[in-house]
Amino acid sequence: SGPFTILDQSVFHKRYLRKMRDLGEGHFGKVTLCMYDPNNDGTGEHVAVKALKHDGGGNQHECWLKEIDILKSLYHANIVKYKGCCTELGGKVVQLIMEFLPLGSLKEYIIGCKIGVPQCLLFAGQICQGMEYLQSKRYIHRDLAARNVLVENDNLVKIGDFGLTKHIPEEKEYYRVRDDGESPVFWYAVECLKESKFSFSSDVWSFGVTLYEILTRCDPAMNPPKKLTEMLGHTHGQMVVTALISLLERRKTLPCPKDCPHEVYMLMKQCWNVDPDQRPSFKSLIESIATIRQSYEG
Ligand SMILES: COc1ccc(-c2cccc3nc(Nc4ccc(N5CCN(C)CC5)cc4)nn23)cc1
Repeated sequence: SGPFTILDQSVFHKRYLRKMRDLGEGHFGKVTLCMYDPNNDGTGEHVAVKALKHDGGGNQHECWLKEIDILKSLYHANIVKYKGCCTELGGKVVQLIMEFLPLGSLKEYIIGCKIGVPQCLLFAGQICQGMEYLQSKRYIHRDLAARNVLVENDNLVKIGDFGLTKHIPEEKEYYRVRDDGESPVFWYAVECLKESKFSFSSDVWSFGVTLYEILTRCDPAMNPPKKLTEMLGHTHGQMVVTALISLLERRKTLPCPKDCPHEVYMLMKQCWNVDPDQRPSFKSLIESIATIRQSYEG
């Protein structure tokens, strides 16, 4: 590159991308820890690289390119940073390059270390800030859960996966999807289960389940699928969704976690209101959580 070549920081060359280890798999994507090491001396930077798992044809490729465009357009302290792309075969294969968050998913982090209620509420508030920003751009996440939140450090979390994120056009209130493979039904609002109707309010429902995960410290014995399946009794297969709908409509929800302040459980219950319009906004959740946290810190 000559003296006048504008160095485009968002172009990553495959030859300098060194695979270190797998970080996890999403719906159609696989994320790997790589070192981007153009000097080839091990002094490069760690990056998280997401690629399409298997291009199963269909509209997967354009969905993948759409996911990349969405993350590229987001700039917020509580959303994982887009760094660039690595293209191969003339753009046929595109890999998404993101900042690497060393402490991994909130789910793993919380199981590992017993954090107190104030830190739980700090993380919950940050997730709401990221979601409020996402909604300001008219995106619905559709897969908000502790597994998709990443930890930068003891005081900072970011939303880290946008595999199911969709844009809601101005004139529309919700997004209707054909049911795709493994849907996270135990994080889904009742209208998502009944009519596949996703909206800003259904993301609030999923936040309520994520808040429950945080306050249970992601204890496997208390996790939403396990707890809700227990409440369903001995229902199996497709009947699960039908039974889950009637459970949620009878306002049978996840129980209050141990040492969870009553007012925090009340917030979860509001997020799980059967009527989407009765659920709080992320804006009001940010204020409520901050108030509770301040009362906790005295
Ligand atoms: C659904 O799976 C993922 C996996 C990684 C990511 C992702 C995206 C964008 C940035 C980013 N940084 C990290 N960091 C990270 C660090 C450690 C681990 N480990 C997972 C396996 N554990 C045994 C050790 C920690 C996972 C992810 N993950 N990550 C998103 C979704």
